[in-house]
This record gives sequence, structure tokens and C-alpha cells, in this order.
Amino acid sequence: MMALLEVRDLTMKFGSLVANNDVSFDVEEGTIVGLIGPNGAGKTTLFNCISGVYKPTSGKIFYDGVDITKWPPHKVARLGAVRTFQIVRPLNDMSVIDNILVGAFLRNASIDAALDVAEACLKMCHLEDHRNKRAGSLTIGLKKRLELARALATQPRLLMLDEVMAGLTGTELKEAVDLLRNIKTKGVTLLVVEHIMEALMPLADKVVVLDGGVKIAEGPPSEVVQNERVIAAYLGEKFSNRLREMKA
Ligand SMILES: Nc1ncnc2c1ncn2[C@@H]1O[C@H](COP(=O)(O)OP(=O)(O)OP(=O)(O)O)[C@@H](O)[C@H]1O
Repeated sequence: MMALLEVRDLTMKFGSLVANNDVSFDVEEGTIVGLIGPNGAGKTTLFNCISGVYKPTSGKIFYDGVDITKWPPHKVARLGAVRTFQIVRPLNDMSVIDNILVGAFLRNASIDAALDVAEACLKMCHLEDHRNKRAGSLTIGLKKRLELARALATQPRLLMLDEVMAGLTGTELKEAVDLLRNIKTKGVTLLVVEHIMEALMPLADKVVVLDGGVKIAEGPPSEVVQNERVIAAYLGEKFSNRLREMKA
């Protein structure tokens, strides 16, 4: 069976710097795939290539069998592959619900239909209490949730999240993990860039590890955390022992 997203031999160069070097992997429909790696590994660049923000130097990206390489972001989003940004940028002067509405208008021409979708996403992301607040007045944790709600409102088939769990408190983190699980049960496929391996462990069906632009490992989280190269490049011995103890 064809995967929903297929990345093939993707290379992205900035002058002489190779941010993504011949990266290939698949994202199967209905799964959660985590993308991890140290700072500068090339995770955000890969997201930017897939979502059309950057045009890759070489390689191909297929979405639902369609070659979307070098397509502009709005065309990729219309096909159903939507991303959030690491630096959240809500429309600060607009209310929370209006920000979500902006997303909902991608697939709903009438205000009533768009409002129905927006209200559902507001609820799903537990933002009801903040519905009429100015987006600019929200805390960073709430802004991240708003960003997620706005992306969801576009009714994506593939949702790509860039560090939506960064900076969250313990309780917020648990809520975020539950929320992503919930999104998955709605049939949305997720590609998630995340630094917090503990958050990804119970969530991801598969993890792809980048280091210096190169894919160094790919597999179920339980396997990847024991991979020697991943431990050396990213996780460190301490971390991997801690996880093993957690499971024991
Ligand atoms: N627009 C750009 N122009 C030049 N170099 C860039 C550009 N974007 C990214 N890079 C470089 O590409 C490399 C990969 O960066 P990228 O942001 O993709 O890594 P990352 O894995 O997302 O890191 P982080 O975890 O810090 O977000 C880095 O060396 C970065 O400096």
C-alpha cells in the first residue's frame, strides 16, 4: 500500500550547508510519526520542504501519490497537508475564535459552516474559556493550543506539528499527549517534530531520527531509544537508562 506521505532522497542545501542530506521515509495513513534529532539536525528544514516553504535542492515528495515537490504552501494545504510553526504567530488583534475561523474558511465558504468547524476545534483543544480573548493576550502554552486548533480547523488529512509541546508544564504536556491521541482517532495522520522524547514515546507509531541532516535511524520508539547511534548523537546514556527503568 502507498503511504500518505513519501519523502524520497530529499536534499536541501543553503549554499554549502547541507541541511537535509538524502533523506527518505514514509508516513503511513492513520499513524503518528515523530521526527527527532539534536538542534540543527534539519527537522524544521524538512518540514519547510514538505509544506512548500522551501524548494528542495533535489529529491521528491509525494502526498497521496501526487508529486508535490516544489508546490507552494497554499496548494499543499489545500490538498490536506497542513503544518504549524515552531514560532507561533496568531493574529494577535483578533479573538481566539476568529483565529480558528481563519483556518476553517479553507474548506468552508459559508460563515455558518466555518463557525461550526471552528467551535468544534475550539472545544477539542479545550479553549472554550478563552473563546473571546485577544489572541495576543494568551500565554505561550495557550498560543500553541490555538495554533493547533487553527491548523485542525483546516480539516487536514496530514497534520505536521513543529514542537507544539515545547515549554509546556507537566500537566499541560499530559493534556497535549491526550489531545494528539484524540486527533489521531479522528483519522488525522500526524508528523510531529518534538524534542521531548518522553512525550513522543507513548504517542508515536514510528520515530525518524535526523542528525546533521542525515537520517540515522527509523523505527518504533522502543527500538530507536536503544539504538547506539541515536544514543550517541542525541539521547545520551543517562536518558536511555532512565527510559529503561521507567519501563521496568
Ligand atoms: N533559511 C536558512 N538559511 C540558511 N541556513 C539555514 C536556513 N534554515 C536552516 N538553516 C540551517 O540548516 C541547519 C538545519 O536547521 P533546522 O532549523 O532545520 O534544524 P532543526 O533540527 O529544526 O533544529 P532545532 O531543533 O534547533 O529547531 C542548521 O544548520 C541551520 O542553521
